[in-house]
Amino acid sequence: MYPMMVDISKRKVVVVGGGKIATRKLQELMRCGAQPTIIAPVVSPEILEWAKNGEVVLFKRTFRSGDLEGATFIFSCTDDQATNQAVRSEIGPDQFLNDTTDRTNSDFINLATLRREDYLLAVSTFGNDPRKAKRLLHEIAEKINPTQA
Ligand SMILES: C[C@@]1(CC(=O)O)c2cc3[nH]c(cc4nc(cc5[nH]c(cc(n2)[C@H]1CCC(=O)O)[C@@](C)(CC(=O)O)[C@@H]5CCC(=O)O)C(CC(=O)O)=C4CCC(=O)O)c(CCC(=O)O)c3CC(=O)O
Ligand SMILES: NC(=O)C1=CN([C@@H]2O[C@H](COP(=O)(O)OP(=O)(O)OC[C@H]3O[C@@H](n4cnc5c(N)ncnc54)[C@H](O)[C@@H]3O)[C@@H](O)[C@H]2O)C=CC1
Repeated sequence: MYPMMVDISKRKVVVVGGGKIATRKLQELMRCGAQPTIIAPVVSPEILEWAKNGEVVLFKRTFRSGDLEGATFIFSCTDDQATNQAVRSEIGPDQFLNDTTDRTNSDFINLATLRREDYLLAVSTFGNDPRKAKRLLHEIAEKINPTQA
């Protein structure tokens, strides 16, 4: 896996699913300048609010073939394995999938991150242990700045 910082602001980002994990991914995506499209029949109150404010585009229905057209980055965050597989099968050669339920199904995975004004800390366990990644991150932050961590 190759780590990088990516400008997602000019790319189409599609998030399939609208629950807890989708909401967490969306928070970070929006902070990084994305205007994501969300496809899910049931969504969190946060997503509803963002849709009302025009910060995201919401299709309140199940995933359909064709939904990934024009997207560069796709986050599959449903609790339904069949849907996550259907999303995988629609991914074209120029598209990148993060299947949040199965890293072996993913083209990229996220790192545990902590943002400061002038730097960003990030830790990966190569997908093996997300909780350990979060723990290591906070241990590092504590060493750098014990009052802020
Ligand atoms: C591969 C990866 C793909 C990706 O999501 O990109 C992935 C995958 C999976 N996570 C699972 C579980 C949990 N993940 C978290 C938390 C985080 N997970 C994150 C990243 C990643 N998670 C990527 C690899 C990162 C690395 O390399 O270390 C963080 C760091 C960043 C982020 O999510 O963006 C974020 C920190 C949040 C923060 O900072 O607050 C928690 C805790 C919590 O939710 O608080 C739990 C519950 C643990 C429990 O309950 O034991 C499961 C099992 C699902 C199941 O079977 O139920 C899978 C599936 C699998 O392992 O295949
Ligand atoms: N990557 C990560 O960090 C983590 C991943 N997970 C996994 O992520 C998955 C989602 O978890 P939560 O967000 O907590 O679930 P949730 O139950 O809160 O949300 C599930 C969402 O999927 C949507 N959905 C179901 N079928 C759909 C379809 N056909 N088309 C479009 N949307 C559909 C639902 O409407 C709902 O919005 C679970 O499989 C869980 O095991 C869990 C913890 C951490």
